[in-house]
Amino acid sequence: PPADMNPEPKNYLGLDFSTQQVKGIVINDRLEVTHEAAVQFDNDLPEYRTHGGVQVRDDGGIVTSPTIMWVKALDMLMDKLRVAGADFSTIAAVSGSAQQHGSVYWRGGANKTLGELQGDRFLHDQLALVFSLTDSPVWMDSSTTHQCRHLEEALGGPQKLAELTGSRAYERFTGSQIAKVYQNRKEAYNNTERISLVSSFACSLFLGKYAPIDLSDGSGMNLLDITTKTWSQQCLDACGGSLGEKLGDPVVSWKVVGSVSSYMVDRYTFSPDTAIVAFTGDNPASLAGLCVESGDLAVSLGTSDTLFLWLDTPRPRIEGHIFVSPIQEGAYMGLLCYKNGSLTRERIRDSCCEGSWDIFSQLLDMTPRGNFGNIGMYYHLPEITPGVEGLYRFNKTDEAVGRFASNEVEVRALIEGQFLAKRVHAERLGFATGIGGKVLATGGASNNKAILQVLADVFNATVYTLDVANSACLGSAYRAKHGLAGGRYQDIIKNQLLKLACKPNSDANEIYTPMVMRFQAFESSIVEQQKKK
Ligand SMILES: O=C(CO)[C@@H](O)[C@H](O)CF
Repeated sequence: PPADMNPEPKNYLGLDFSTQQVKGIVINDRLEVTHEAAVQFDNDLPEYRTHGGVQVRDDGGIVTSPTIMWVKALDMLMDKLRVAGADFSTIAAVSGSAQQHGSVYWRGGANKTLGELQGDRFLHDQLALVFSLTDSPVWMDSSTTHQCRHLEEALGGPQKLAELTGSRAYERFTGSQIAKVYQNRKEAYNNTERISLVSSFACSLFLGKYAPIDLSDGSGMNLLDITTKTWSQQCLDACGGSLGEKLGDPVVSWKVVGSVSSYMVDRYTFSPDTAIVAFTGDNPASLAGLCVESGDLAVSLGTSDTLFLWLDTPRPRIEGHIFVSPIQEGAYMGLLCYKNGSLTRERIRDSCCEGSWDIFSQLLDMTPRGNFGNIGMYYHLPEITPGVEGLYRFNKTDEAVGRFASNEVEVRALIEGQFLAKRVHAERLGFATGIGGKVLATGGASNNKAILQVLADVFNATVYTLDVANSACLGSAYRAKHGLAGGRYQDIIKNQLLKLACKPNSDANEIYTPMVMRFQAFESSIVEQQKKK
C-alpha cells in the first residue's frame, strides 16, 4: 500500500522544567507513556551547587537558578531519553511546561545564535554567553515587595490589578521581577533583546529562535490583560522601559509556534517537520494532565495543597489566581495554593492517631458528616489562602473553644475544615459547586478513601483519582497532540481512564451548604483579627 496508507506511528514528547528537575515523557497516539527520563539539577549538575534546583542569597529573600544549568540539563535529558529507547524520528509534536513566573534575559544577538546552533556541539557550550542576566529569578524569590506596592498603586490597588491581570501583585510574579532588574541592573536590562518565561525559554531551545509567551503562563506575570489577552500597557509602563517589545506578542497555548530546529534534527534525529506547540506554566499543564473539563475541579493533596478550577466566568480576587485557560478558547483556570496541606494532616495523625493513617481513617469514618456542628481551622504554618496563622476551633453554637471533646472530632474538623476552605475560596473565584462537575484528586492523600469521601461530600460531587505523578509533564505531552491535531481538548483525552473513588452521600448538600456559610463567617472574623495585630 502507498506509504501514506500506513502513516508512521505518531508519538508525542512532553517536557517539564520544574524547580528541581527537568523531566521528559514520550507518549503514543493512545496517550500511553512509552519512555520517560529526568535530570535532577542538584545531583546530575553538582557544578552549579544548587539546593532544590535554586541558589538562595540575602537570607532567603533572593532566589535564583543559573539559566545555563537548565540549558545543560536539556542535552542530558535528551541523551537519557535516547538511551531509554526513545526514537525522536517518530515524534510528531513537542510541547512542554515549566515553573511559573521565573524569567530569562536574552542578550542582543541571541536570536541569531539560537538559529545557528551546531548539532555536533553541546547547547550549553554554544549558549554560554547569550544571557544578559546569568541567574534567573524564580518563583521562590520574595525580594520585590517594593515593586509590588508600586505596581498596585499604579493600577489603582490590588483588587483593580487582580481584575485586570487575574492576580494582585505577588513578589514572585514576573512583572515585579522585571521591574527590579530595570531599576537595579539597568545596563543588563538595556542589553536585553528578549525576556522569556522559563516555559518560553525552554520552547526556544526546541524552536531555534525566540518562542512566544503563551497566554496561560503569561497570566502569571501581572502584565497580561486576561480579558483582551494582550499586554496591559499600564502594567508594562509600571515595570520597565520598552518592555512590550522585549516580551513579544503572546499566543494561545495550543498554537503550533513552528517546527523543530536544525540543531534538534541534526543531533537527535527529529524529523524536520516535527511541530513545536507553545510551552506553558506547570500549573496550567497540570490542569491539562489532570483532564479537567468544564465544571470540574482538581485538587492535588501534597505537601502543599493546590486547587485547579475550570472557570467559565471568573471573578478575580486578591486571593488566588486566574489564568487564561491553556486548553479551551474563552475559558479560564483558577489556581489556589495552601501551605498547610499534608504536613498539617500528618501533625493531627501523630497527635490524635498514634501516627497511624489506619486509625486516622477509622476515626474519620466513625464521626458523622457535619461533625456535630464543630468546625476547625488548622494553620500551623503561615497560610497563603487566607494570609493567617494559628489554630481555631468553633463548637456548634459558634463559640470559639480551645479544644474539641475527642480525637475523632479533631480529625474530622481538620479534614472538613481543609475542604470547606477550598469550597469557599473556589466559589469566590467563580466556581459553581454541585452542578454535576467532577472532582479529580491526586497527590499522596488521594490514596486515603476516608479523606476522599469527605471531599466528595463537601463538594457534593463524585471524586475520581488519577495517579499521574507528573501531571505537568503528561499534560505537556497531551497538549503536543492537541496543538497538532487542533479541535477540542476533550476529544484528545476522552479515553483517559479515571478511577471512580467515591460518590457524595445524599445528605451532603443539606449538611455542608450551611457549614460553608458558618466557615466563611469564622474565616472573615479571623482575617479581621489578624489585621488588627
Ligand atoms: O508559583 C507557583 C504558582 O503560582 C508555583 O506553583 C510554581 O509554578 C512552581 F514551579
